[in-house]
Amino acid sequence: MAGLRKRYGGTQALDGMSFAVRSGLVTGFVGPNGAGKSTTMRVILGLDAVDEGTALIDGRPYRSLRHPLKHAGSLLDAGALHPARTARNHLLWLAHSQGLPVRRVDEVIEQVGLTPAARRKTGGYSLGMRQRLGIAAALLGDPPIIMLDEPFNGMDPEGIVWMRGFLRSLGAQGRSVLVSSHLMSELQDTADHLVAVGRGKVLADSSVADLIATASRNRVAVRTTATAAATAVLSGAGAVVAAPSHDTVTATGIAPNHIVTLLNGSGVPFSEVSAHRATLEQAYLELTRSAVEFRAEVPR
Ligand SMILES: Nc1ncnc2c1ncn2[C@@H]1O[C@H](COP(=O)(O)OP(=O)(O)OP(=O)(O)O)[C@@H](O)[C@H]1O
Repeated sequence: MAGLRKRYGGTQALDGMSFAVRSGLVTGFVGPNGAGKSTTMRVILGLDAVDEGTALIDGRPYRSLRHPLKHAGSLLDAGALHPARTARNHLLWLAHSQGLPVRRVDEVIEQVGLTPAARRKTGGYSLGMRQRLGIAAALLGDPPIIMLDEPFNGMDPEGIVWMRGFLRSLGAQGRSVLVSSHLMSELQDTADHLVAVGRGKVLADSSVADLIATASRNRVAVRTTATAAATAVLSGAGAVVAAPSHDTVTATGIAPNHIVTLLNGSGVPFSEVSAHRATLEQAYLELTRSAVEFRAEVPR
């Protein structure tokens, strides 16, 4: 999509949003509330009209596709279900409307682990089950492009682990997978690529490996019970020091062997000195730190 602009009354929801989703990768789509993630997905699916710009799927607007579910599957709102209809009937109806074979219905139900509940009415479903059903619907047409808006919402820890593996498998099958989320921890070890947005535009579009490597660069982690003393010694020697947890300090600007010498020389106990690997959350915060606008309160 390129140069998307969309205004709702006084709110500029999209302000030149441009990025491409690559095939064979899981792309995390992140940013604060109101940044424009859902609007972007709705625009791609032709559910919202833009004031300016173009959003194309396989080179064509979504609305002009004859069998759209064969090109792109999406989960935007897991609540949008008929409560008296069973999951299987919901999918049968959808498959029928798109000219898809009935066998796909049972295949996708199996894929998302809903087989035991498939003949129950969705009105009794938990949010996590609705998310699974929404994903089953997105997969019906076996599309190369999958877009999921906050699929981790309402998932229990087991569901989150399942979802991570499932998203990775969709990417490994060569599909383009775009997943919005608020929590970096959900995307850690799942997303290959990250598009970070704020106030309707892209702030960063980068591979997760690069982001983590940049955020980890030259940072050494010291495991110690004496974080305050270690902080004092290492900052005194000119390092930039942070204490990300109760038993760890990280230092930038001093080599690991020099850190060992300094701590030993000052009698500060420590159990480990190692190269620090930043979390995706740290990488994300670093990435967006320079974007001043991003940190400002976003009006809703
Ligand atoms: N239908 C609408 N009518 C009026 N304003 C809207 C509408 N949809 C979105 N907006 C506004 O557009 C901006 C972008 O909203 P959007 O839902 O796309 O953000 P988001 O990044 O998905 O947020 P969240 O993380 O909270 O889901 C917000 O300021 C929102 O209030």
